[in-house]
Amino acid sequence: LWGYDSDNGPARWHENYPLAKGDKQSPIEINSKDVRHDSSLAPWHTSYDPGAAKTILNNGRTCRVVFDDSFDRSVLRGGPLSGAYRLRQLHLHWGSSDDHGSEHVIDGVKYAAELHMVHWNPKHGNFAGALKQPDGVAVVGIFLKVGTTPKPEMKRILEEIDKIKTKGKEAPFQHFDPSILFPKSRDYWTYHGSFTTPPCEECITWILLREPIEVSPDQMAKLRSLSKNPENEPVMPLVDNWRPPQPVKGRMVRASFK
Ligand SMILES: NS(=O)(=O)c1ccc(O)c(NC(=O)NCCCCO)c1
Ligand SMILES: [Zn+2]
Repeated sequence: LWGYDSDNGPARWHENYPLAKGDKQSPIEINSKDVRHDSSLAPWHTSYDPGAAKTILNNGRTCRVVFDDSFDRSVLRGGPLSGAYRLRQLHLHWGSSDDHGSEHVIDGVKYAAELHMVHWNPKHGNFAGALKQPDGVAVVGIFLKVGTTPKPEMKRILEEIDKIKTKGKEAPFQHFDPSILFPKSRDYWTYHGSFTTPPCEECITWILLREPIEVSPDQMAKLRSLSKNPENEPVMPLVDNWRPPQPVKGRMVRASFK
């Protein structure tokens, strides 16, 4: 099945997932010169219930935290969105070294990792229904850079890594409010795009935070210690699970800031 290796990676996804060659694909490279400041863009807000966090898992392609999205319990509002979008899961993409790993690239800068908080629009009934709508899903993207003053909140996710070392491992992950991961600034870019993994549906309003958060070198090492394989198979480091930037095809990228 699809993955990030040469025989099943991003360049070949379109063979089984035709949407991958669409004209609203993600990620993209953001060039500040092509971005348009939109003063009508509202600030975005979240109200997350820490009790909605359920489990953390290694699905062989990423490390994912899953939340209870059976009602409007943890929601994202505002920004380019209309209505409240329910938080469903968060996951990360990262590289084999600190100089790359993010999916979106900002003025040529690749970050060490990129965290995605995935929300869906309940007006479409359920997540599967939301995938078929242009306003179905909203993902908040946060860039991670390696530094010396790591965010203590990242610790919580990375402490659990030891319990989900191999593919298929899942552990309880409760009492966690992901809004503690947000940087100080609420500045963001927004554009319309897709899932960065197959089937690559073009149903995502991307909200990318301008200010990266810091993680420590050993926190990155911990992330890279995850294995793509199940426990009874050879360790295959789960790294470089990022899709490269896709053609912008004339799309407008708006900034909430000047
Ligand atoms: N990167 S994204 O556009 O924010 C994104 C948001 C929500 C998703 O569900 C996926 N896809 C996903 O998690 N696939 C990996 C394992 C699937 C099990 O085989 C990607
Ligand atoms: Zn993602």
